[in-house]
This record gives sequence, structure tokens and C-alpha cells, in this order.
Amino acid sequence: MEARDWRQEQERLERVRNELHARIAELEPEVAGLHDQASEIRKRFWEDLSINTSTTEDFEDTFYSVQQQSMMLAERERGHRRLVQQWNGMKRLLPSPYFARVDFQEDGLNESEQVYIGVSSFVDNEGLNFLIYDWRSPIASLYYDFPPGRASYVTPAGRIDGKMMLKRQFQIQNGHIRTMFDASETIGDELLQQVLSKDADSQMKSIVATIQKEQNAIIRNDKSRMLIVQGAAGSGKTSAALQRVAYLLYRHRQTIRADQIVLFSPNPMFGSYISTVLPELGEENMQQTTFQEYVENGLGSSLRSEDPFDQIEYTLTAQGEPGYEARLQGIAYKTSEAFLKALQNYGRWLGREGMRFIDIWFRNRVLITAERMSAKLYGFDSSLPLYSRVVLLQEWLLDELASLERKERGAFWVQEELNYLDNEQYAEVFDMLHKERELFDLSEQYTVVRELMNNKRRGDEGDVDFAQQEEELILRSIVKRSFKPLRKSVRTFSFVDIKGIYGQLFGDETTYREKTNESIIPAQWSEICRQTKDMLSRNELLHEDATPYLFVKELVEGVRTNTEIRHVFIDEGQDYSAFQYEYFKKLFPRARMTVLGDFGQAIFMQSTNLEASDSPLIRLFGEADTSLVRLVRSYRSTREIVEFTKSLLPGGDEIVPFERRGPKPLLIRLNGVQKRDAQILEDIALLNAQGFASIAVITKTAAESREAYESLRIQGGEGLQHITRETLAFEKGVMVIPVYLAKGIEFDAVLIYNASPEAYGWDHERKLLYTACTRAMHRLQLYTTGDWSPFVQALPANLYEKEPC
Ligand SMILES: Nc1ncnc2c1ncn2[C@@H]1O[C@H](COP(=O)(O)OP(=O)(O)OP(=O)(O)O)[C@@H](O)[C@H]1O
Repeated sequence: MEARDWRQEQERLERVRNELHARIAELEPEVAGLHDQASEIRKRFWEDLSINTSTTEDFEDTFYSVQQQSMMLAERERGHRRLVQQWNGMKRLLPSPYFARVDFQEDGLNESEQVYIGVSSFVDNEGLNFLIYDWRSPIASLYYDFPPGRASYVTPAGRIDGKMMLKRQFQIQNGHIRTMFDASETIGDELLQQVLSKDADSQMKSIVATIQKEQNAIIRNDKSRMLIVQGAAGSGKTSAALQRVAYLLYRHRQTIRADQIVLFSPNPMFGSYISTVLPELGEENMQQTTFQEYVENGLGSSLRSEDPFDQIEYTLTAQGEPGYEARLQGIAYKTSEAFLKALQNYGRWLGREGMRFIDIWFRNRVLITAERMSAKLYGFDSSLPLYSRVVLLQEWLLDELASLERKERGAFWVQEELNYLDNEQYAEVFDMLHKERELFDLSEQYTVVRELMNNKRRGDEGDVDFAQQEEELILRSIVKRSFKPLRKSVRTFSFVDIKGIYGQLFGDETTYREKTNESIIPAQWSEICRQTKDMLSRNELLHEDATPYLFVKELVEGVRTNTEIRHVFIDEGQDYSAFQYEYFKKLFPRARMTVLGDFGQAIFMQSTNLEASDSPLIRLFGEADTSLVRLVRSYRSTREIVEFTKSLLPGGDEIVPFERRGPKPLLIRLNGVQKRDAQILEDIALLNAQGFASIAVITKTAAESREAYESLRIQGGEGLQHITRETLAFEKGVMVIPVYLAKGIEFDAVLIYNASPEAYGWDHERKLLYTACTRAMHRLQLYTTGDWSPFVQALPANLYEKEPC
């Protein structure tokens, strides 16, 4: 590149930076000023309000003035947030304002425009010219999608065609251009080479400067309700997902907020690994959760569900134990669409008979029996769905409780309690009554309104009448307080015996068939039933029962839908069952879905093939509303590592490595565990000395991880981290980790602790080994103290080095 180009670019960079500096300084007082104003309003919020609730009109006035005041506050806060965002955006741009330039001449125009692309937009002082375009703007797509020559991009108003005259990439640090090249390929490999050669980090990085064309298509896909991405290990699925979130937040900034996007990740540690990408791009993080967290939320505190790691640990370690085969059959069945259908039929059956309820107790006596509830439920119009009838039953129960509560006021124990109130308690109750009066007892109001609407009035009460005798008020309050837990439990459907309802499914084959219409039942059904009920009796659920249990709960109580969420992202999508996908669809009825996964890494029993023609995922929204994208280029690992790992997988030959070279994977056989562990420690030291700071010793299971960690420590391994499912944050360093927790994460070097046939011998263990090896970016070493796993033995010898030879 010519010196003149360098000079011109450096001069332009300085001009842009000067302008950025000036604008930041200009905004500064405004940012501070607005902040003060907003906190002043917040402070004065209550002072300025006169709360008067003596009459309905006063209540309304108060209500409106609270609303007005809070709207004003919200407006100020929004204004402030916008300004701060702008200000932060400019500060973020300052050290490295842009990473690319394309010169584009639109057809029909005489001049080309210089389009500089950075992490956010920056417009000149007059507001006329973009000095920097946001990477998500339509025109920036040119950079990702085309080499120089004919090119086009799509705007909301239609397609713009033209010619790209120049495509230039920059690496700018602290205001200086470090490297600059003109690219001929879509995105120059040089820049990607440099980025990929870097060391692993404890946090994932953003890839905006080097997004590849096929990734850009994922990021900007706005077409379908369901976007499925099947991509090889290291092909940038997670990266593309996060840039897609940033894109959606930009493209739909008027309608979608960060908290309306939720990403399901495989474990909490992974959540911490990816948590900095969006803030780095100037966006707020989306919601992040794990399916397990969702399940636990739905189950509440009364039942504990086994987590997916307990399940995989069992499937990997309990071979040969009694009940093992039945458990595997149970997992396969309970995660299938067939079981989902069976449960839907069960819902219909429950609509006719068999519902189970729990008596409502009060002070050692039954107030309302389960039989009465059952009779009431089946007395409602049978054409109503079950959950609607359960809601009617709930309303009836609340009314019943209200009338029982009124009767209870005359009970002996209430009088007793009143007599025993000491001064302090009395003052407390009185105080409470007073407060209730001031704050306008909403629940009382609600009851009154509802009763008025139902055209009935309570005989013993007028409208809210606070002038009643104090004693009467206190009596009421005593009863009300002791009925409160009952009302609460009715509101949360505690009167429905969901555990019994789910449990009664697991009876003998004939009754199961009757309830569900199911024709094909797993061979070891009775053992499956035993295992399920055994767990239920301890208030526990097997992992594979958790989603079906919630499904049944929602058949009965209605679905806990979340209509706020507009986009659901599911990473490691191959690990979810057909059943779970149906559940996602129900939970988030207004959301679009992006599912990213790799069937090559399907290590859980309930895995779903994302792209097979009969994939339940494609059926979920139908083919017309589904886009399927395949990523076959792998960016994480060196060419040598990818050649090795892709050969572990049948069908892996379509995976294309990125041209980054390194040493071949190393196979190291040692005589005995002690020698192996000593060698591993030596190798770790060597790798550290070569500058590799992030190293993982990967084991098959958590049990093996524990052993390896202890054994390596005894041999002098210091500073090793032992990663378990409880580990929340991911820290750079040397760690011992089971493969299923290393999913989605990457390391400079990976050492496979035990690559013997005992560890990776069965066919279902092949993908475990593949997943483990594909975590490596620069170095991969496998160890054994005996034979090699058959999957390794089957590899062509030119794909690795051996030690000793
Ligand atoms: N376009 C790109 N530019 C720079 N780096 C990239 C690009 N695409 C992927 N990478 C890098 O490749 C590595 C793997 O990416 P990522 O973790 O997103 O892949 P993945 O498909 O989710 O992998 P896995 O299935 O193994 O979890 C990361 O270090 C990421 O930064």
C-alpha cells in the first residue's frame, strides 16, 4: 500500500477523532445536568404528591398525579439514557473508530461514497454526513457480503445496486493505524488470520470486524419465525448468535428491548463466558438463563428436579447397574413426541375423570374436601377446557373461603386471640388497619367491585366502611390474617394435586393405555414406573420427567406464557428434546426462535437432530416459516486440529478448516497413571512457557475430573482450577473440567486426560471425544496409559504425532 494512502487515512482518522473529542466535551455538561435533574425529581417524587384516598374521586386524583409524575420522571430518564448512550458510544469509538472502509458507487450516480464502518454510527456536526456507519446499518452489509466489484445491499426501501471500488480493512489502536490492507476476498483472510491466532480469553470476543458472509446471513435473517443453524464445532454459531442479538436491538430499536430477548445457554459458566460481548458492542445484555433454571422456577420449592448433568453422569457411569437399561428407555420415551401426544390425550382424559385435589385444612380441620372440589369441577360445563374449569374452581374456592372466613369471625379462638392481644400487638394491628385505610384496601375494593359486577352484595357488609367499631375491625383482621395463607395457596393452585396427577400415569400398562391412548409402550415400562414413582415419593424428579411434569401442570392450570419475549435463542440446540421444543413454543407464543447447534456434539440422550428432514424442529413452525443455515467452516482450531477432529466423526469430511497452521495433535502413551499425570504436569509447564495461558485437562465425567484433579495436585500441580457444575465464572488458567461443562468454551491447549477405550469406546461416546477435542484452538494432546480409544485408532496415522514414537 502506498505511503500516500497511509498518510491520508491517518489524517482522516485524526479528523474524526478530533470531532469525537469535541462532541464528547460538548455533551459532557448536558449528561451530568440531566442526571442531576432526574435524581432531583426522583427525590421530590413523594414530597410533591398529596396522597388522598378518602373517597373514590380522591383516590383517582391521587392515582393520576402519581401516574403523571412517574411519566415525567420516565421521560427525563429516557432522555438521559439516550444521551448517555450517545456519549458512551462516542467514547467507545475514540480509541478505534472504525475497522473497515468500502467505496461504493451506486448505479446512476457519478461519485462513489466512502463508507467507514465501526461499532456505532457517528454523524458530522451538521448531521448530514456519516463519518462512521454502524456495522449493522444496511450499507455496511456490503463489507461482509461482497468482494470489490458489482455489489448490492438491501434497505427497507428496496435493493441498491452499484459497484464497490475499494474494500479496506484497518486495525486501529489508541488512535493509530496499526495495520491496513485492501482486501480482494469477501473479508480478507489476513485480518482473520491475525484475530484467530490470538490466545483464548476468559470471555468471548465480538467478531464484528471479521464476520463472514454466511454468518452475516444468520445475523441479519429477518424472514422466518424459526432460524435453525447447524454448524460444525468452532464455526461461529455462538458468535453469530450474539452479533444477531446486537443486530436485532439495532434494527428493531423502536420495538424490541434487550430484556425481550432471552438466550438459553448450557450452563451458568457459559453465561459468564459470553456476558461481555454485547456490552462491548454498546448494547445491553439480553436475558440469559438455563433450561434448568426455568424448570426450577416452574416447579417451585416443593419438588427438586435432577439437573441434566446428574443425568449424563448417570448415563455415562452406571452401565451394568440394575435399572440402567430401563432408565435409558425411560429417557428416550419421556423426551419423545410420542410421550407428548400421550400427555395431550391424558389431558383430555382428565377433562372427563381422574383429577386429584388436596383437602384444604384450617386449624386442624378440613374446610373443603378434595371430593367437593372434584364434584364441583366435573359439574362445570364440560365443553370448557380443563384449565378454564380449574380456574372456575379456583374462583369458587376463593368465594367459599370468603364466606367461611366471615363465619369464622364468631369462632371462639378469634375472641380468645383478641383478648390476649397485648398493648403492643394491639397497637400494631391498629396501626396496620390505619395504614390499610390510607392506602385504600385494594383487595377489599376488588371484592366489592367483583360482587357488584356479579350483582350480588354481601349481606353483612356495606361498601368499604371504616367507621365500624374498632373491635369488629380487629376481629376481622385476625381472621383475615389467618385465612391469608389459604387464599394465597388457592391462588397458586396448591389445591391441585399435580404430583398425584403426574404420578398416577405411571401405573400398569393397561391403565396407562386407557388414560393416554398410547399404543407403543417401552418394553421395561414397569421398571420405568418404579423409578419415576420412587423419585416422586422423595419429592424429586428425574431430569427427563421435569418438562413433562411442567407440561401436565400447565394442562391443568393453564400455561405460564411469556408474551413479552420477542426472540428466543437456544445455544447448543442439539441438547434439547423434541418435547422441550414444544414447550418453548408454548412458553413464548409471540417469540421468534433462533436455534444453534451441532449434531456432531450431541452428547445427551435426548438430543435432537437439527437439520434432518424429519426433525421435530422443522415441524415446530412448519417448513415455510423455517430457515435452515449450515456452517461448515471451522474457525476455532488450527487446520491440523480440525483435520484430526473431523475424522473422528462419520460425515465429518464436509467440515472445512480455516487455513491457520500449527503442530499436529500429539498422542502420548505412558506406563501407569502416575507417569501419565507427571507428564501432563510437565506438558502444562511447557505450554505455559510457550505462552499458552488457557489450558484445559478434559475428562469424560465429573467423577473422573475429581480424580484427575486430586491426582495431579498430589503430584505437585499447583494453581489448577477444578471446574464443577457449581462453578459460575470462567477464569483463564489451567483447569480440570468434564467435557459436558466445556461445551461452547475454548482453550489455547486441550489435554485429553484419558483417551482409552474404557473412556471412549461405545459409539455414543464418540461425540464426547469429538466435543472435547474441538475445544482446542492451538494445541491438542491426548493421553492414555493403555490402548487408544477405537475412534483414535481408526484415524489415519498422518493426522497426528505419537510419543514415544
Ligand atoms: N468471523 C469470525 N471472525 C473472527 N473469529 C471468529 C469468527 N467466527 C468464529 N470466530 C471465532 O471462532 C471461535 C469459535 O466460535 P464460536 O464459539 O462462536 O463457535 P461455535 O460454533 O459456537 O462452536 P462450538 O459449537 O464448538 O461451541 C471463537 O473464538 C470465535 O471468536
